[in-house]
Amino acid sequence: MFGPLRAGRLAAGRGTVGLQLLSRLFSSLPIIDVGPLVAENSDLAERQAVGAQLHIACRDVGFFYIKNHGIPESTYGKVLTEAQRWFNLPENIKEQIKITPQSHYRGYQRLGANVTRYEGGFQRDWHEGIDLYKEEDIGDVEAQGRPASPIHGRNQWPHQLPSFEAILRTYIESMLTLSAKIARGIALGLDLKEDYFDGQLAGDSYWVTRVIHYPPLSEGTQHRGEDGGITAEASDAAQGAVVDRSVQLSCGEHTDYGMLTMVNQTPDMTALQVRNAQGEWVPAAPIPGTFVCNIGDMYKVWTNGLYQPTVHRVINSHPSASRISIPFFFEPNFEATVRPLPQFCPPGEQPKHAPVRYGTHLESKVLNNFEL
Ligand SMILES: N=C(N)NCCCC[C@H](N)C(=O)O
Ligand SMILES: O=C(O)CCC(=O)C(=O)O
Ligand SMILES: [Fe+2]
Repeated sequence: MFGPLRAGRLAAGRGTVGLQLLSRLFSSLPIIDVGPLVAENSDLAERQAVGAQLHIACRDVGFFYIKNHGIPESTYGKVLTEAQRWFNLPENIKEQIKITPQSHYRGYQRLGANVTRYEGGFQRDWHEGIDLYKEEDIGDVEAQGRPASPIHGRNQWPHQLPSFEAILRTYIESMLTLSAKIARGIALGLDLKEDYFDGQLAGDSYWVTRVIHYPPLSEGTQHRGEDGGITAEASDAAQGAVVDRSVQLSCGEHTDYGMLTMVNQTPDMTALQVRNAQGEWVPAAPIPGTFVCNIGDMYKVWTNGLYQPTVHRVINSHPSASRISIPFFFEPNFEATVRPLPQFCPPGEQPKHAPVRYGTHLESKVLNNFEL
């Protein structure tokens, strides 16, 4: 069943740019039951069937919901509640763990500190957050003969709320295990060995968790006069297809840097939007019991452009309610070299993307993300 048919299926999206655009004219995001990827005792054929759905979603949309992921509400719900409690603390308390170069870009970013850059434009985001990464001691990195990065180090955990760290660690551990299983499904969908991304590529994922609080965008207007008088009307205009880069959004349009992002968000608020090939913004409304997932820049390189990381942004247009989202970013190993796989490169043609060391790609983003 997975012989020539599969080869044909993979090749299908590889044609002209026009064909690719046609296939990315989605108006909703697929929902994928990942139960067989999570279960201990599923058959390879069942996992391949999920892989086939992941393949279509990654090729044609770049975003999808996962259901039957096995993470209990007690894990993903509790972390949202704790985050809201922590963000309610006074600013001077939150600043105790603020991001600096000395903190290895880990910790608290105040409202407006994050500048999202994309294709030469930039956007000051209207959110505050806590950035947590895989932890490594610089001494250990150097002992392994690897170059120390400005990002390497330990996290600043939100210690002012003593219960928060354990809840976050449980969440991170669950999401890391889950995302590695989804990545195995994506490998199957690409006709690769199931464990293709384990080991040197992503077996020691340089994961990131960002705990984000988006106050209503309208509350930002009082601050906006200072940097150029951005109005609520302008913010409404931003809902259209043409993006005015001077307009302030909750999070500016961008693609994610790594492999797979899984978003845990406040229920009943629609704020995340995904751009299709026509430039329309498709809402990624929360669906109870699911995570919104999207692929990042690295699958674009591996598949030589067959998979594209989809542009997205966040607008909290609610008049008074805060939104929390806690994306978990499953990334390659810091030292992984990501290069187009030969089966995605037509013979005799130059690959579309040069090899990239993931850590270098991450550094180039993170070191330019903040006005500290
Ligand atoms: N490590 C990863 N994948 N991080 C992705 C975050 C991208 C969003 C961010 N607002 C930005 O400034 O681009
Ligand atoms: O808050 C969200 O729903 C998504 C945030 C996001 O796109 C990001 O942090 O990369
Ligand atoms: Fe994102």
